[in-house]
Amino acid sequence: MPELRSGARRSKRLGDLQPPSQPVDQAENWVPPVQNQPRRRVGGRGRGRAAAVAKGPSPEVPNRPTAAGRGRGVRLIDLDPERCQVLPGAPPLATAHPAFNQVEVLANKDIAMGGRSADKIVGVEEEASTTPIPEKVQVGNSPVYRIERKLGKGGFGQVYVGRRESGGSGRIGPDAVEVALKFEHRNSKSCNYSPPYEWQVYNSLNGCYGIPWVHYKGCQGDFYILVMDMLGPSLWDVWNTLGQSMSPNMAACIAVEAISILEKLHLKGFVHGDVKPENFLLGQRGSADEKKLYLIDLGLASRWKDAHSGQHVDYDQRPDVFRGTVRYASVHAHLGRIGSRRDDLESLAYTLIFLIKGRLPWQGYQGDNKSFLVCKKKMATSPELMCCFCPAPFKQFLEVVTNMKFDEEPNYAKLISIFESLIEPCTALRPIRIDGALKVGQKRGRLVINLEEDEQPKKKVRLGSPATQWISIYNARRPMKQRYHYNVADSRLHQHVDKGNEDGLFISCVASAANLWALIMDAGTGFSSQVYELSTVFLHKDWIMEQWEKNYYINSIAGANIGSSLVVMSKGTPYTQQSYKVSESFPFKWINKKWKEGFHVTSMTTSGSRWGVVMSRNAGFSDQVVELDFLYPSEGIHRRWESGYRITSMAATGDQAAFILSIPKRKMTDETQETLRTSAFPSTHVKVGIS
Ligand SMILES: Nc1ncnc2c1ncn2[C@@H]1O[C@H](COP(=O)(O)OP(=O)(O)OP(=O)(O)O)[C@@H](O)[C@H]1O
Repeated sequence: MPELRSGARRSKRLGDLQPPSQPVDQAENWVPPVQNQPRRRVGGRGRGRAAAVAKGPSPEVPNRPTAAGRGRGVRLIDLDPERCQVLPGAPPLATAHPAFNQVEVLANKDIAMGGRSADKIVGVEEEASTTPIPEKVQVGNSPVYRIERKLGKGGFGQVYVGRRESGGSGRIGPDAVEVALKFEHRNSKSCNYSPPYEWQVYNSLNGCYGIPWVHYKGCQGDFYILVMDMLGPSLWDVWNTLGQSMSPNMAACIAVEAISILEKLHLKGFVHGDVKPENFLLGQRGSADEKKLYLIDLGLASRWKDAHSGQHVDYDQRPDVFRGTVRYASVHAHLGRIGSRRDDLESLAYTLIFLIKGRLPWQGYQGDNKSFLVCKKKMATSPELMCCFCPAPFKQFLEVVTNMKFDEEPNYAKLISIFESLIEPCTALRPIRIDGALKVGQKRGRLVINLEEDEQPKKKVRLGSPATQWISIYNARRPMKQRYHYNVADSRLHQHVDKGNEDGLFISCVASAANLWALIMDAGTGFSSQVYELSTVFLHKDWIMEQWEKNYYINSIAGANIGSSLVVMSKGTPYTQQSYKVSESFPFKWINKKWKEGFHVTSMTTSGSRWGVVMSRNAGFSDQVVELDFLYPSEGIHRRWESGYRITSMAATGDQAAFILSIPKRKMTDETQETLRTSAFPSTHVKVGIS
């Protein structure tokens, strides 16, 4: 079904884009000198400019055109304002083809028998680990503590036992005989000569259920020091002690108690951001709390709710930002989306499955693109496969939390009740205390099953299976003469273009699937002349440079899987400068850099796994964002639509689909846009849309 959105709001990042005086970048492709070309428009009936939306090819398209259709799938559509009630505008083309197939496992070191903990993306804290820890500590109004054995070390901090020099009573609290002291070097990335970020979070969360108490904090010598309740082993330690596995019964107790801890943390407006076995600690061995669960390490916590307005933070995606631990991170975290409550729950699901099975399907990847490969595998692994040998509630939990919306409020009681059947009714026999979970929906010491019978089944977003599709983007525009050709073989391309040109049409959009071409030609492009090249080289540099010299600018590109490409360049575009990049992965960093120089993405394509992105100055956009995903990013697109963005380019490899959404500089007259996903070129929809 098409998805419709309208309405526009102003962009927040307006004004971010400052073109510098010297934009030519040698590292990329040549950028022609700035030229202030007059904007010429071709007259005629259609004066709307066709939105240029590129396509993404697919390495294998199961819906191959039939022999009869191949090369003959030509449809001519002349849009006559007198006859047409519907205003279809340019139907640009796109295919997205996330085919999740085998992932080559490059190495299998991650799960060495000793049980190595998961890698966390943090800086290397050289100085912090070489500077000697003081022998005695006294910060704030704290008693004096003598430093004893090391309890643990993370990416930022080192944690030691501190024993009171004199006095003290009990095992926890401000007077405890022994405390845990977390040292962070003042040069550490999390400090940068000011108190660690984690301190701010503790200020808001101290006393929160399931979070260890911080009693004192202060600076001594080169270290920022937190004095907190000493806890016992982590779930990682317990898992190792139990022979690198854990009973589903114990994991279920952990599940319900962890959900209740996250609920309390979320209620305070925070998400943890790094849920994993290493960050869940039990109380001290031999103490009354030895079966009680705690969540530590608030260094990556962030607010999901604005402290002042109380509103949910805005959705955003920065594909170059990753925070967390690769093994347990949510797919949204991998993709650089702003953290929200669903992410903690997704990481908890991976934590639980890891504890039971002792392994997650994405362990073992190494190298620079480890995070990409892990994310791809997370998307491609079905809940059935991931939870085989786990009791059904774990799969159910995984399914619920991986299908949550960005700002959805988790139904914690319901999530807890999923595990009810696995919880030992006798309190004394439970391996983990579940006091918090019982309070969430208590009924005589049992977890209440709170399933609403009439609730609609939720649409599953993450299917874990391949999807091959055309994604077409339609803009509602004034009527204009337009025609499309699809399944066009190389040899037939010229005749269609020549015929179109004869009739006063120019190419506004090109795409490719199964090494055949699709093109939209229309009368409303505003171009004054056009050249194109079908080359066996992907984005043929010499030809493009030659045309740039003649003041043609790229307005549309398409790449075929076999490496050939179709580049269309025109005069009469609004562009004053252009640059393009070919890369093996989606070049977000480059795009981000060019945004700051005043360029915007104006066309995009792929060829196999290679991306080709064209950015232009004076593209008529005030702001631009990227939505990058392994599947069609429905939620992200809807959110951007609601904020006034419209899709202006798209492309996809066999793995990923990228959408560029922009806010036009000129006020939009509530331009409606819809996307359509079909398994083959949507010729029927196009016809229905215009008749
Ligand atoms: N209160 C505590 N009681 C006992 N041990 C603790 C306590 N806090 C932390 N630890 C131990 O110290 C280790 C490091 O602590 P923490 O995770 O807070 O540091 P970090 O540098 O922020 O770690 P990360 O790299 O995960 O961010 C923990 O894994 C745990 O083993």
